Amino acid sequence: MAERYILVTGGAGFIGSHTVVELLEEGESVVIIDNLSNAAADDKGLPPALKRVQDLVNEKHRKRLHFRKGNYGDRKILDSIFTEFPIYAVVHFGAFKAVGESKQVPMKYYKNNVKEALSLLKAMNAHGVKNLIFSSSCTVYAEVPPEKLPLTEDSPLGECNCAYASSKYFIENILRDVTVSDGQWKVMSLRYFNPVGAHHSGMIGEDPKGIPTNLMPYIAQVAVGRREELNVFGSDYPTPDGTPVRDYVHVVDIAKGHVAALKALPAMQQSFRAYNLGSGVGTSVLEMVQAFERASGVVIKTVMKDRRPGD
Ligand SMILES: O=c1ccn([C@@H]2O[C@H](COP(=O)(O)OP(=O)(O)O[C@H]3O[C@H](CO)[C@@H](O)[C@H](O)[C@H]3O)[C@@H](O)[C@H]2O)c(=O)[nH]1
Repeated sequence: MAERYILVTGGAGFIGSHTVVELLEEGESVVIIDNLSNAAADDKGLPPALKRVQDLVNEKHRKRLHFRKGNYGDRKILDSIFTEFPIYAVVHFGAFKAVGESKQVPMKYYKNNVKEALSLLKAMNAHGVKNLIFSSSCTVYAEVPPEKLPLTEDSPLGECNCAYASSKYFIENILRDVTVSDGQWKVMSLRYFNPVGAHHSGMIGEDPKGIPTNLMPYIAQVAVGRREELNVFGSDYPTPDGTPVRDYVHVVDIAKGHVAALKALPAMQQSFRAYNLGSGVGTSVLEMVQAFERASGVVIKTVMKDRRPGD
């Protein structure tokens, strides 16, 4: 294969870092652009996740990994990356992801997710790079009655309940329009359900800044004694044990999904396709806690609370 690079926005993040490892191991060359908004940098300005990715992959792979610090919508940085590297495709993870917060400050999400994505698309177009894998979310789906579950790619979209979800929905629509206007574009939108877990090496995983809002990192922090107990938000749902059910999917499976999507791009019939990335299996909060206890041998103290608004 002639040398080609994959530009990964948000490549120092949870799903991004796992995907970069899979891409490197598949023989791809990677440029990461990341503003490190959710990761501390060391004294050389490198995010810890990236250093661990470097440690994880062998010398040969390491040479094919490059990092540029900045916002993924920053046209100057993008122009310099597109000029310096023969970019074949962009895998776009970069986004703000504090779901609760997106109800309070929607404009922040439209600016940081939608506006920056537009800037990225314009830069791609200007440099003739028209292959894109987009990080979407199961939250783009409208709520459906239980008999219409599981959600498929044809399930109704929209009526999002927070600005984060709306931003994903808006960007999907923009992408669809772009592919309609120019058939050279090949875009895959991957709608993730609940990504959890960590790389089997134990070197990269999920370690968000501040108090985690997601279930798995919260359980993990209780396990290591960083938090006292897990609040279980709601035990009166119409589920077998009353706690909410989600489709949890391993982050390395999600990462491999991106590699598969990239491989499938050239032969795509349509210019735009969306795919769900889930396991198809529902698991309740208490089942997750029990599974974690079985696997780790650590008891997770739980406290039953009221339903979390918006769940
Ligand atoms: O301390 C906690 C945290 C979560 N939960 C419950 O655990 C389940 C999963 O919650 P969470 O991990 O926050 O996931 P979701 O609310 O399903 O959010 C998903 O959907 C969001 C929008 O796509 C993504 O940004 C998230 O990363 C993704 O996990 C929900 O029922 C929560 O009520 C608790 O009981 N206690």
